[in-house]
Amino acid sequence: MADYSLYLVTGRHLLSHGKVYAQALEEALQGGVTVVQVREKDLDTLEFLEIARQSKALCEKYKVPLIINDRIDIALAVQADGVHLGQTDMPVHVARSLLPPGALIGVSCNNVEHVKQAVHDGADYIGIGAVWSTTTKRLTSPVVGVRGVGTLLDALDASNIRTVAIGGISSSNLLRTLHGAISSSGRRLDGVAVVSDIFASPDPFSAAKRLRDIISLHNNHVLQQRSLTEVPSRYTPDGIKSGIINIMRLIRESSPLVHQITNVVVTNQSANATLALGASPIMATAPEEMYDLSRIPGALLINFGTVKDKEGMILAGQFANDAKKPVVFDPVGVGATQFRKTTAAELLGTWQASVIKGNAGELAALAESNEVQSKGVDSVGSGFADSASFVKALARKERCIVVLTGPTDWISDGDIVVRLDNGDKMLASITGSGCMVGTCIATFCAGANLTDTGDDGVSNMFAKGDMLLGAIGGVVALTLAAEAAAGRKDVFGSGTFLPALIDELSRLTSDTVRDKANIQVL
Ligand SMILES: Nc1ncnc2c1ncn2[C@@H]1O[C@H](COP(=O)(O)OP(=O)(O)OP(=O)(O)O)[C@@H](O)[C@H]1O
Ligand SMILES: Cc1ncsc1CCO
Repeated sequence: MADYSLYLVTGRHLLSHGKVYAQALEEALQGGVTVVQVREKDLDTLEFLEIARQSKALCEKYKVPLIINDRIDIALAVQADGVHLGQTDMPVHVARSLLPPGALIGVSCNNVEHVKQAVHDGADYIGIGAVWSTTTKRLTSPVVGVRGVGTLLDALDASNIRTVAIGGISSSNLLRTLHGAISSSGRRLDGVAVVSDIFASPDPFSAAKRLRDIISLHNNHVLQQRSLTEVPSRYTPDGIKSGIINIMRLIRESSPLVHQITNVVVTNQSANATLALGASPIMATAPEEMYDLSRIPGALLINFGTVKDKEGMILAGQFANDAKKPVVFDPVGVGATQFRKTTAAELLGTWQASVIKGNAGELAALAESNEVQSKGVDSVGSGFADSASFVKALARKERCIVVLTGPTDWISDGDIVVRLDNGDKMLASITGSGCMVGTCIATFCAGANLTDTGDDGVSNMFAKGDMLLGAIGGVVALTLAAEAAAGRKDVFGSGTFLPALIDELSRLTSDTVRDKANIQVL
């Protein structure tokens, strides 16, 4: 069985200045490439044949299968191990009839129909793409995106066809690709096909080795997760309370930076809520400043209530992932307009969120469910029939912690579900209470990020620390502060409730968390 984990696509036109084809290929093989496909679109047959011969000799030396793109005659001439076919190339059954038994046949797939057809035709593997936008090949089909690859993997059913993702994959997005490209049943990619990141590099050995190391890191993480069968003891209600109290202390001691790209309605109250918890807010939106901000410890909140700063949101999330800083995503009103839906898909396709928070209408829209409707930024009706199952499924799909807000709040990491029953109906009478929950979650995730524990959390490859605890802490803090504010004699309505809420966030004590937090672990 071929090892598809690091599949190199070559092409002479890609070579870095001064590099010779055979030398570049050998360096890539030494760096750990496991399959080689030769793709030459503009070469005469004689030149192609020569390149294929050189590739065959090297692949044999390193015991790696050689695949030829499109040209069955060349594959036969050099006794390659197989061919790779595009949608407009030779059909699989014709290629199969021409090639020797056991030849590997791969097909490029861009949509569910392509995938089903390739399975039906008996292809050995499929190349799903383009997963990222790429300059190597002029794209004639839409970019699939990391989450889109997961949807195509769903279409494979029980077939044992192998899969690689292709298109714009490099060491900077590989981890995100491997982590995010997963079907709803947990099926993952067998490998990734890489083109310019290796073959256009002046140092193909190091480029391939860097990719191999990321693949190993990801595989180890998957293995570790599989071996975890029991819910860690810190996820009992008392364990969670102790964890929250510890994070509260860390926030007050270290005052981490909470970078927020948020909407114009709530900017001021969110910055004040951050200060009240003891952290340091910065509301910054310009793409030019995202790198610098990502270097400072803390967390990032991306709330697209008044979607305007998309470029900044994209860069901020990518830099935060690189720095292993938590990314909290609040897709405000995502069900309200098509623009919000496509923007959410683009953002989630680019970076990995640590926590996604929304009300029932927002999360239904994100999950493409019709069970709950929304009107603008508000959820309509009484929510999901089974909120616990909903959050758990969405957390698995999005590979992160999901927080569903409402009179009861539901939080899941895809394994356990936590139900929180604190808060006050006054919260529904002010604007942006959901946005403040997002801010509190980001602040607690910044605190959790300081602890660097929680190695078994689903998002820890992209954010250090226990993001489940961070998400729970943020909701508990805001809802307990709301209870205290609503009970005050100087609060007469929503106008006086908001400043009282900020006061009570700053006055929150460990005793209140211990005595009043209403936490159930399901
Ligand atoms: N009736 C209620 N009783 C108790 N708590 C509530 C109630 N309604 C909302 N909350 C709390 O208010 C917080 C915000 O949740 P909500 O679902 O109202 O957000 P939202 O709809 O996104 O708000 P907004 O759009 O104003 O930002 C949650 O933590 C939730 O616990
Ligand atoms: C009212 C409103 N509109 C866009 S964002 C926002 C804040 C509450 O979500």
